[in-house]
Amino acid sequence: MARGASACTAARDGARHCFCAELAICNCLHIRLSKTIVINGFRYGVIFMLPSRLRLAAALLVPAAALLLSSGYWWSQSLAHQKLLDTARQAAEHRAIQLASAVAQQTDTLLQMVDVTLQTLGNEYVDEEFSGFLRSVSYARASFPAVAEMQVSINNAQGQMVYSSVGLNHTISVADREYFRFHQRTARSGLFVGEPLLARTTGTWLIPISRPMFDKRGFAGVITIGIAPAYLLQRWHELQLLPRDVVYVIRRDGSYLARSLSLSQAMTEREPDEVPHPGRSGRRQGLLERDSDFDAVHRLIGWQKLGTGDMAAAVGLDLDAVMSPVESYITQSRLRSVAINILLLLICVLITWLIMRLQRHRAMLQAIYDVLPVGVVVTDPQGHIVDCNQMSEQLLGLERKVQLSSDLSRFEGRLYHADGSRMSAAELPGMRALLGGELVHHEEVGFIHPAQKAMCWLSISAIPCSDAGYGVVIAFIDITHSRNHRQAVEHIAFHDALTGLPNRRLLSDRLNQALSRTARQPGRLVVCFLDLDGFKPVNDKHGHDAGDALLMEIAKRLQKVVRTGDTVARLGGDEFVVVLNGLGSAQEMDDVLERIAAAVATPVELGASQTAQVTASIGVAMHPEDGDDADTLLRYADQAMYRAKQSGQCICHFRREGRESVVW
Ligand SMILES: Nc1nc2c(ncn2[C@@H]2O[C@H](COP(=O)(O)OP(=O)(O)OP(=O)(O)O)[C@@H](O)[C@H]2O)c(=O)[nH]1
Repeated sequence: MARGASACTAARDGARHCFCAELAICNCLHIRLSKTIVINGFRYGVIFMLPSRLRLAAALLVPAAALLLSSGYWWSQSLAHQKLLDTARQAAEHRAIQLASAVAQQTDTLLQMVDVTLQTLGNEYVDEEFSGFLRSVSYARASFPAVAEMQVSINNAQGQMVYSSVGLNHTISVADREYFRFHQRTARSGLFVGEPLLARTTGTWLIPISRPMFDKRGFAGVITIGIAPAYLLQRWHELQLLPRDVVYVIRRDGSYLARSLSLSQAMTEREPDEVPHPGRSGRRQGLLERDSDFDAVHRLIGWQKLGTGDMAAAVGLDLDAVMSPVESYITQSRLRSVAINILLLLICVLITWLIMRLQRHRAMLQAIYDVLPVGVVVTDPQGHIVDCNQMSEQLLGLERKVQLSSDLSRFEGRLYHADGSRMSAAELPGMRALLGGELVHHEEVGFIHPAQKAMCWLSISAIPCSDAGYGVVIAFIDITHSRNHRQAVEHIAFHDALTGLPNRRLLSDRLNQALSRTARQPGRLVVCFLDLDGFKPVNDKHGHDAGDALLMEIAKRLQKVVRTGDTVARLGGDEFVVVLNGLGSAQEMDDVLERIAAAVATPVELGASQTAQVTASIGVAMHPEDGDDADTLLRYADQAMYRAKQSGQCICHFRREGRESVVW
């Protein structure tokens, strides 16, 4: 715009001013176009070529794709989360069974050790000295830690206590105890692990592990080792369980031998038969999931039968504690996903908004592009036309598809410079901007319109835009009318309206040009000042129009009698000036002056068989003798003419004082 404005300021006359204002618009368009290309960054952006409904659909594709991606992401996330939960649960199941197997094995080992001790002590009690038996009991008790509260007792066939490692009391009978009745009624029974009971000797909870004794008469009583349940609990400490995980050993009838949590409650209660519990199952190993009756904790219970088959070791893992790290990870992951999705959504909304805004912007620019009375052509870096607007089709007389398959060299042979000389395609402003990086503003180029088959004049501006990946943007307007108008105005300003001859201003220019040429040309420059004699009577007698006709006829005659390079001008009224160039001799000059005088003196037909005759008084001044500038020569020629008219001579040469003659 600034460039356009400065161009306008530079223009000096009114006609040029209007013309430059038009070009300022053209220049402004250049800037906008180049910005559009850079900002949008879309080369032939297909999306912007679509109809508005399709453009909206295309813009909505972004959120639709985002929604699809988001759904896919959520789906894959939920699958991954489910897999995590499954894996965590499988790991918990595996661990519960493993731990249960370890506890079962540990308990089996303990029972085997107790069984061996029972058999040894039983045999020694029956077969050997009592003192040897007592030593063995001491030895056996020493092999258990204090927490086991290990005690040995022997009851005879009637259940009466006959020995106790913690104090003998003959009044104590175990005939009602489960383990005694089992051995009493089951011939040749083996090891028996009874329901924990409160020992009658110590008043503490003990697990009675017993074996029958036999003599020659048969059943001789029962030897029992009592182990405190706390001993089993101590051995389970190394299992590294969580606070609400539980370990227990349970019998087939649902009674607990030991339980790591709620022990005292477990000692007095048993699982009812209708509730699934590890002791009940016929299988050797398994899993259960249930809420505990003791503390209502939801647990996954892995269990394993002991070797005897009538007891099971179980490990219950707190499911909430096992799954909570995974669930917390999943919750965090979902929160992250929600945040990412919201961010994605916002980005999509922003992108969609930007696309739609760009579409509107582009549509508006496209409308301007097409509605402006300015032709626009865009080329690639090789000069191939890649875009053009509707006005360019009209101004260049080429359809869009034709232009898009052409390059700038297509216009070769149709171009002209402002002075009318031929212009090659390489000199075209667009080509210069493309090849030389030159900014061209408002250059007049003549163009032979292919459809109109006539010369039209274009004002072309070109701006290189390689930064945007293009070659050049060329904008042009039709200035044929304004150029013709300007030339007409110029003609009026420099020519006489009646005769078409140069006026005083143009005469002055021509005379100055001729003077500047005299140094390079041989011969003299002669200025002839003519004033008609007897012209007024023609006007008076025949009328003003007849006078005009006579003036025009004389103007024609004067042009005919001089050479092409000479100038014939009318200063006004009946005054003419003839500038003769390169006269080589006085004779030559006299010949021309005579021809001039004769041309004027020849009668002029004024129509209706009327004629008029005038003569001319001619004053002559010469360069370099009479002066070196136009004003001086004209003044002296005028003075000479005045003398001629006064003296009645036809021709009078200016004679400066002291100069007698001109030496040729
Ligand atoms: N028809 C016509 N007459 C003009 C034009 N311009 C000036 N005149 C007239 O030309 C006449 C010139 O007057 P003069 O110079 O006295 O004419 P003249 O009869 O030749 O007398 P001298 O020049 O003194 O010898 C005037 O009557 C003007 O009105 C013109 O464009 N057309």
